[in-house]
Amino acid sequence: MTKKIAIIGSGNIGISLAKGLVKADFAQAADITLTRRNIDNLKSFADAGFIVSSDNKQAVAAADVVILAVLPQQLNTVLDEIQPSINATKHLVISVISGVSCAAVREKLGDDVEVVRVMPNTAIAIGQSMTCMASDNASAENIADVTRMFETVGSVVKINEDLMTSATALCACGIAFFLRAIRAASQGGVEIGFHADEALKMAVQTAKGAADLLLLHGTHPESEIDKVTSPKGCTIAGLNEMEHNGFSSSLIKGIKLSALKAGNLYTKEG
Ligand SMILES: NC(=O)C1=CN([C@@H]2O[C@H](COP(=O)(O)OP(=O)(O)OC[C@H]3O[C@@H](n4cnc5c(N)ncnc54)[C@H](O)[C@@H]3O)[C@@H](O)[C@H]2O)C=CC1
Ligand SMILES: O=C(O)[C@@H]1CCC=N1
Repeated sequence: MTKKIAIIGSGNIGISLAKGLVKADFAQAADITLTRRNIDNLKSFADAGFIVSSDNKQAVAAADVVILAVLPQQLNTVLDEIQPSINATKHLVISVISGVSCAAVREKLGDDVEVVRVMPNTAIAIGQSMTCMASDNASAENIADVTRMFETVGSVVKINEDLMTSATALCACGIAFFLRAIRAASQGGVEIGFHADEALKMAVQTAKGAADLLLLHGTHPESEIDKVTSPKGCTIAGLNEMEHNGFSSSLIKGIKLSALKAGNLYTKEG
């Protein structure tokens, strides 16, 4: 039997996940209930065959897998609301919420509820997520199921739960960091003679090529950089100028600050 999925809080990441699961043929739209407070914003998804609802309790009651995808500051209200509808023997709870431990979710939903914490990124909508995953009480079978679910929409790495906020910074926030780098490159391209649209296309494909070189060759970035930097050449001149202006340093500092912030997004008190 196909498992029924309820995505509680269908905003950016909830929607991206729903789209990715259907695109990857992991689930049919009709097996996924999307909830949010104002369902007018989900009309196109209702038209595409998803069940849309503003009733979290009903969505949970009808589901086998409950995916929590509200903001950390919205979580306590949602957990209090759905707790009476949660059945530990039936439901598997998956939380994508930053900075909230499996234990904190169980504190509200019940000690015997299996909780898996996952941290995908928005590339999940196109099957290209880097998803990190941790649990302190899920069965091997449920861990395998969740791994399979997220492997249909990208790569999955299992990590210790105490590294989850670091994974949030590197992978979930990381999408924005790399996108900003691409935008900056395209702006440089405009300054040196290209129209904005062609500069963006060139920057995007160049970034994709760089990522694919590492993925396909399995090499270290510096070894690929060595192949580009001709002695006394223009690449090393540009690269060193960027480093003098703090390129690597600013990325590292940004990732560290995001990780710190990711750990402080939630309080039990709400
Ligand atoms: N956006 C991203 O790239 C990623 C976000 N996350 C985590 O996912 C969670 C959601 O983030 P976003 O999607 O960016 O936020 P968002 O604000 O786009 O989505 C949250 C959704 O929850 C809905 N909502 C709020 N209260 C609700 C309630 N009581 N019942 C039902 N729906 C309710 C809101 O209407 C909204 O659509 C956060 O906890 C975030 O830390 C995790 C990985 C990546
Ligand atoms: O910015 C945020 O808080 C969320 C968590 C990871 C990505 N977006």
